[in-house]
Amino acid sequence: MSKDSTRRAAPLPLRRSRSLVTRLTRLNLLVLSLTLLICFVLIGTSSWYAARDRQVQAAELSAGLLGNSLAPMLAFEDRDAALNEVQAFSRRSDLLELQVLSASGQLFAHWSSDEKRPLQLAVSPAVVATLGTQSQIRGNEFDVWAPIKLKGEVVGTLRMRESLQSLLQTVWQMTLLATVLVVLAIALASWVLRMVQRAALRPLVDLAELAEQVTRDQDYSRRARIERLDEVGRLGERFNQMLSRAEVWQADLSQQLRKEQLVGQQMQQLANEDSLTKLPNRLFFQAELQRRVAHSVEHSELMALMFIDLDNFKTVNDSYGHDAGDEVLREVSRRMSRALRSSDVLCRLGGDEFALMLPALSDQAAAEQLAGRLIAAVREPLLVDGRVMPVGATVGLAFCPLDASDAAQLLARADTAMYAAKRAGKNTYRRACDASAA
Ligand SMILES: Nc1nc2c(ncn2[C@@H]2O[C@H](COP(=O)(O)OP(=O)(O)OP(=O)(O)O)[C@@H](O)[C@H]2O)c(=O)[nH]1
Repeated sequence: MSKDSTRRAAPLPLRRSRSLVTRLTRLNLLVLSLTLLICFVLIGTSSWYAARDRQVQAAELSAGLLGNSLAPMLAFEDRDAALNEVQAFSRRSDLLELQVLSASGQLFAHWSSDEKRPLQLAVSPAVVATLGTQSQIRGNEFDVWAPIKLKGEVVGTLRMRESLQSLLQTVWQMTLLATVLVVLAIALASWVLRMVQRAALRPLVDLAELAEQVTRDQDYSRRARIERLDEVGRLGERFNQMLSRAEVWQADLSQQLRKEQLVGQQMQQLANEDSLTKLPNRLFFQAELQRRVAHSVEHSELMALMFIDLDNFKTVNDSYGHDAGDEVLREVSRRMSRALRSSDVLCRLGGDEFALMLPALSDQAAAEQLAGRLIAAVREPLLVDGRVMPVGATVGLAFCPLDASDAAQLLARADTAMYAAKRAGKNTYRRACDASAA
């Protein structure tokens, strides 16, 4: 495929998608939500582990203190006092079980929130005596093993089992609260992002709307408002330059069109005009006669057609020259035109022949009177170069729809009547009905 054809390939029809503001807001929100979610998970998890470790450390500390209290009781084998001490300690809310073992590993005192649960010895007292305080987390519980020492000598072992349930519950509550806060924050961020992006993208959105308006109205006089010379501002500037050029092209095109229309009108006028007398010519007459006859017949409106032929015109030409003949034709045209109504149409058919259409006549007499006036006007002394031209006019008169109801027939009737008038001695008129009767 050539480079040119690639450039001219028709663009694929585009689906109208969401606005840029909406898309950017959604993308930003997605990124923000993902970031918050990751932070949320990381902070939540680390908080959970930190809180759990703190509870274990606190339990280890408590176990040490309790061991110190229990040490003399173990040394003097005072079980009752040890049991009292253990029970007093068992008020700790998360405590599940307490075991006090003697140095030989025998159970010395015991307390459990669940008596049915069997005793477990995950770490042996010997190991505790050697390694010191030990702790072990198992699911939602943890064990603390602490040596009980008196004057530096191990006299027993304390095992403490605690629940992490309330800590877990607190963490869940915090998580729930944080979730609500995060959702609220995202909702607020969504609104703020929309506002900010709408403000930031407004010049671009305005530019897109302007492009649509220009395309729709073909109005290239509009211009984009440039507020800043950033990328969008520069785009607007280039767009304005394109609009300016398009405006000039449009003005040139309109001017060219007007010129061509004028030339067309002039050509049409020339095609329908007699260049000598400036009267409508035969071409125009033929079309106009058809139209007027049809109108007359359709509306039963009386119209007349006069066929006018100048008398002795050949003599004018022969005696005074062709130019004198032309001047006679012009002057005769002017005289006859002056006698007409604005709706009457006088045409020069060629040579010394004229045709006159008289629409919307009140009666036949009006046309006959006009014929008389036209003959008289032509007979008025007509001077060319100081010499009187011996010219006159003979008229044949036919009426539509009385004498004929189609254009060709009406013209033939008027022509026949004109020849009848010529035979009758010229400088007169004859009606078609009289001519046919003669
Ligand atoms: N000056 C001039 N003469 C023209 C023009 N067109 C035709 N003619 C001449 O007009 C004359 C018309 O001749 P006719 O109508 O036959 O002669 P006429 O003397 O008028 O005859 P009647 O009608 O019987 O009186 C001819 O000599 C043509 O050569 C034109 O444009 N200018």
